[in-house]
Amino acid sequence: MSRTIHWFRDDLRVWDNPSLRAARDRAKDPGDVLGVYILDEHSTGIRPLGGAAKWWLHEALNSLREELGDRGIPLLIRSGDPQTLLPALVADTKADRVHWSRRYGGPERELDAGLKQRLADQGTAAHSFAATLLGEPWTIQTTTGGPYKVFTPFWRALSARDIAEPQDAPAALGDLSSASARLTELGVPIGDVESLALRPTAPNWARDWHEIWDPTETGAHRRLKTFVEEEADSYHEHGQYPDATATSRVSPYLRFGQLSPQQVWDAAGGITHAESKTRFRTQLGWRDFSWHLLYHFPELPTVNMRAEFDSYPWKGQQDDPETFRAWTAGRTGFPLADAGLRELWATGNMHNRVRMVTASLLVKNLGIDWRAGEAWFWDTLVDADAASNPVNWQWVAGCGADAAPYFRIFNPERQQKRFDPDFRYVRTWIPEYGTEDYPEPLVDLQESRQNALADYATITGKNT
Ligand SMILES: Cc1cc2nc3c(=O)[nH]c(=O)nc-3n(C[C@H](O)[C@H](O)[C@H](O)COP(=O)(O)OP(=O)(O)OC[C@H]3O[C@@H](n4cnc5c(N)ncnc54)[C@H](O)[C@@H]3O)c2cc1C
Repeated sequence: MSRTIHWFRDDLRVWDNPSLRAARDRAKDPGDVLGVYILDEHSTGIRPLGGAAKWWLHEALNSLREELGDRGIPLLIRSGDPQTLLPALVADTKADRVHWSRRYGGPERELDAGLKQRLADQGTAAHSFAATLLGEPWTIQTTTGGPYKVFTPFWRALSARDIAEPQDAPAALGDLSSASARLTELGVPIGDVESLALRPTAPNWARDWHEIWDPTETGAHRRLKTFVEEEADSYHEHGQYPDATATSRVSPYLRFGQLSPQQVWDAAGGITHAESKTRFRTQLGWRDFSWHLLYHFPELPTVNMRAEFDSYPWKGQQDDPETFRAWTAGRTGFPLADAGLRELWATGNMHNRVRMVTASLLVKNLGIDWRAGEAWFWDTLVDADAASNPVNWQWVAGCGADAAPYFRIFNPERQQKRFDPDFRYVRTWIPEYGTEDYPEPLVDLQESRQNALADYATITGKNT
């Protein structure tokens, strides 16, 4: 008898999941493959999910359970410490193998390595697979053998490779009831998603999100197909406009692994407009680059990548709580940024252009530490991702991986004129815009810009 447990983490899919496929390939009877998801909120260094991501996870797990069920594979749900829960589950189910898709954050890698050892000590083999990036971080190196710190050469190296073709979902392994019956015989409870208490309750700000999102694996495929067939050709032209539906909105599916980057890359092959295809695939490259950076600089979610920024005089959110609150509520008096922050609260999403503008406003004009904004995004974005979020915040703050030789400060008014010239996006999210109910700007843009440049000069000795 062989029985494999596939431990799902950030790979909540049945299609193009090499680890799950490998588990299925060695199975003969119903119950020979078991899926398990463990909600881990307490392991040292592993960041508990934010509220919006939890909402997504609830839906994604229910969808995964159905997809697996159709293939005769039960999904067990647990909450707690994987280091004790997984070995116990192996013993209870008499499994002889554990599979998982590799993770790349520092604490996650440490936990997985420890667990592999622990399982080996009890006589169970653990096998890990590549499933969440186009290229694993240690396989992409500069000519001198180190990590890349600049995107363009990183992307040149990665995109020159052959990208693996996506795999099909595993064939069904009998019916689910037979597999479930075997678990009952063993006295192993299945557990339910509801018990994880992932959905917001007080208040339930995600009440209407089903109208905006379909967080299922089928929904992921549908979104990608619609984008490629109906929207992507204008990506090169309209992708920067927050009011246009010209970007893919696949980021939360990638975040939770309901799509693999290989599937997205492969589908992008169907984009007929050459420049749109290249630009879209390049954006996908930024996701891999973020993980490459996190792998090589595991402290970057909290530590400035450029050490000279340690003495930049940012305020903490507690030093100026009213300003920070006004920013989170979309009441700064800068309409493009305010519209974005309100969209974020209402939908769990914000367009990339507006993410850059809101982040720049917070760290450069309002003078608040990037880590406060990063934490707010972490809690409110459905695609909040342990690498992309801090990497992008550091990029905007100026302390991260940015090839630009100057201190970039977005002007929110100019950005609005350029990317929302008819105020369509602004009016969608700020009904009171243009009335006296809309607040005056919190700061003078020119003065705050000069202050930021002066602060920058004190830490670097440069004037721009
Ligand atoms: C301050 C800030 C915080 C961000 N936080 C996150 C985050 O937590 N999670 C996240 O997935 N993205 C984050 N991004 C990147 C980007 O805004 C989103 O990936 C993008 O808006 C998602 O929309 P889309 O799927 O329509 O993108 P598309 O334009 O269709 O791009 C396709 C895919 O490429 C990837 N991608 C695109 N731009 C970036 C980028 N700059 N960095 C990394 N990957 C990228 C995403 O996976 C995206 O789904 C952040 C950007 C900024 C400026």
